Order: sequence, then C-alpha cells, then structure tokens
Amino acid sequence: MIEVDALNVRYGDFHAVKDLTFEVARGELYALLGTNGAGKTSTLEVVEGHRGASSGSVRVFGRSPLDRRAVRPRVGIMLQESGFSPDLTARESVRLIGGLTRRSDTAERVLGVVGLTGKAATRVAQLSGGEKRRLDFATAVWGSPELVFLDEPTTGLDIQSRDDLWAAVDRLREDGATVVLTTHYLEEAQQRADRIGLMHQGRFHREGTVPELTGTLPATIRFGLPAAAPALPLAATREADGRLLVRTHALQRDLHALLDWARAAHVHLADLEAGPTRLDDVFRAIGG
Ligand SMILES: Nc1ncnc2c1ncn2[C@@H]1O[C@H](COP(=O)(O)OP(=O)(O)OP(=O)(O)O)[C@@H](O)[C@H]1O
Repeated sequence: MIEVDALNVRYGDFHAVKDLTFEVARGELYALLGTNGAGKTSTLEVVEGHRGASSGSVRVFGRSPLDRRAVRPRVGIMLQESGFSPDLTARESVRLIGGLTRRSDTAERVLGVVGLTGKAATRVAQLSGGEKRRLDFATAVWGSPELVFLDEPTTGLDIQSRDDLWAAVDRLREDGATVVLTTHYLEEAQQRADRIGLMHQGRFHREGTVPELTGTLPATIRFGLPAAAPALPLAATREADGRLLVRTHALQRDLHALLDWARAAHVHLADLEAGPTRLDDVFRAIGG
C-alpha cells in the first residue's frame, strides 16, 4: 500500500527526515512513533501528499501521493488539528469534508460509527474537545477508505471514548482497511500495531514487530522492600519511586528465585510487578 524509499525532507538547511525506507502492506496497522521532533509529521505529510519530498521515492497504491486524483479518493486522513468551521453542525461538517473524497456515505452512518448520532444537529463550536476528535475520526472514515491515517487519534479522549474509537478501528480493519497510526500513547501502539517504525532525529532507531523491538532489551521485575529486609538474591537498582528494579533475560527463573527468597525470609514485596519489556523501555533506551 505504501512504499517509502530513501526519503529525505529538508527545511532550508535543516535535515528533518534522513534516508527513511519502509513499507506498509495491505491490511496492516503500522505505527510511526518517535521522540518529539523526530520527523513523523514531516514523513506523513509527504506520504499523504501534503508536501513533496526533498529526495527519495514515495508510492501510495503504486502512485505518487501528489497524484491526488488517483490517490485521495482511496484515503482517509484524521489530522492532529481539524479545520472545522465552528458555525456548521456535526452533520454538515462530515457531509462537507466527506463529500470532498468523492466516496459515497451518509452523515448518519459515520456519526453512528463514532457515537455522535445525538450531536448531529449541534454546532462544532458547542462540541467538547473529545467530541471534536470523534468528529475528526468520522470524516476520516467517510465512505470506508482503503487506507486510513490516524495522527494521534486518541489525544484528549477519555477511556470510554478511546475504547470506542479503537473498536471502530477494529471494524475498519475487519473490512480490510490499512491503518497508519502516530501516537504518544505507547501502550496503544504496543497492543495494536502489526509493525512499528520508531523514529529519532530523522531516522529509524528501530523498525519491526513489537517482539522484535522489545526482544533485545531485558524484561523487568519491580517491587518495594521494607528497610530491614535481608540482602537480595539478585542484583537490583533503585527506581525514582523508591522501588527496586531487576532487569533480566530469564524472567521466569529470576521471578522464582525472588519469590522463593521472599517466602523464606518472610519479606513482603510491595507493589510487585513483573513483565516483558515495554515500548516505554525501548523509548528510554534511545540515545542512552
Ligand atoms: N516548516 C518547517 N520549517 C522548519 N523546520 C521544520 C518545519 N516543520 C518541521 N520542522 C522541524 O523538523 C523536525 C521534525 O518535525 P516533525 O514535526 O516532522 O516531527 P514529529 O516527529 O512529528 O514531532 P512531534 O512528536 O513533536 O510532533 C523538527 O525539528 C521541527 O522543528
């Protein structure tokens, strides 16, 4: 669906995206993640056809994304900030923006998808931040596009609205849609992405499936200990919250050793947590 080959984006002397190469296959959910200023938005702007590349090749459905007549009708885009007119109602907004895609759909259907049926006649100015975000999503899914770009889709949404939005994304994917996602909520990407491109300073720091990204870093065990506890059977460091942290490539073995020791020594392990490496840990390892 998307082929990016040696993409470079420059703003004057500033080199924002450096020789980036990746592909997104039909039906995939691909998450483009990264540190602030890493170049995600610049990359997506080129892939979405909003700006040209400084050099390199980008193909969407095998065509240049600048070929808007061929590409745009097959794509839905949820931008970070929408340009809704405050005086239009929710129904009028989705009709207007949806109409530009030349796909057919109804305002009733897309507002239903995002749970805004009851707000169809409400002016945009009177919608809450979360409701505007859902209206953004409604315009992106107008006419069930084959390829959907979601730029920080859940920012500003409460947990219920987030779950509802992800359920709507799942339905899109069941219908065969390909999704490209950016988010700063790493857990959402870890749970849902088939593959992740993790950017830092214009390049991929890592790219692959979640297990590929997390597999090279150790798993973690975290717990609190009373001051009078005897010496631990494992090497641990102290976290900012006062808990101890054990890093291990043998999680089950070391967890057994810790629990056996705690039982024998009658020590309570407070707030015990053990788990695989999280994407957060991969992020923290960037540059360090
Ligand atoms: N129009 C522009 N002119 C000059 N520099 C720009 C322009 N747009 C972006 N940049 C710079 O290019 C770099 C990449 O920006 P970009 O918005 O692509 O990053 P990002 O990964 O989306 O960041 P964030 O997570 O903070 O939104 C940043 O250093 C930014 O300051």
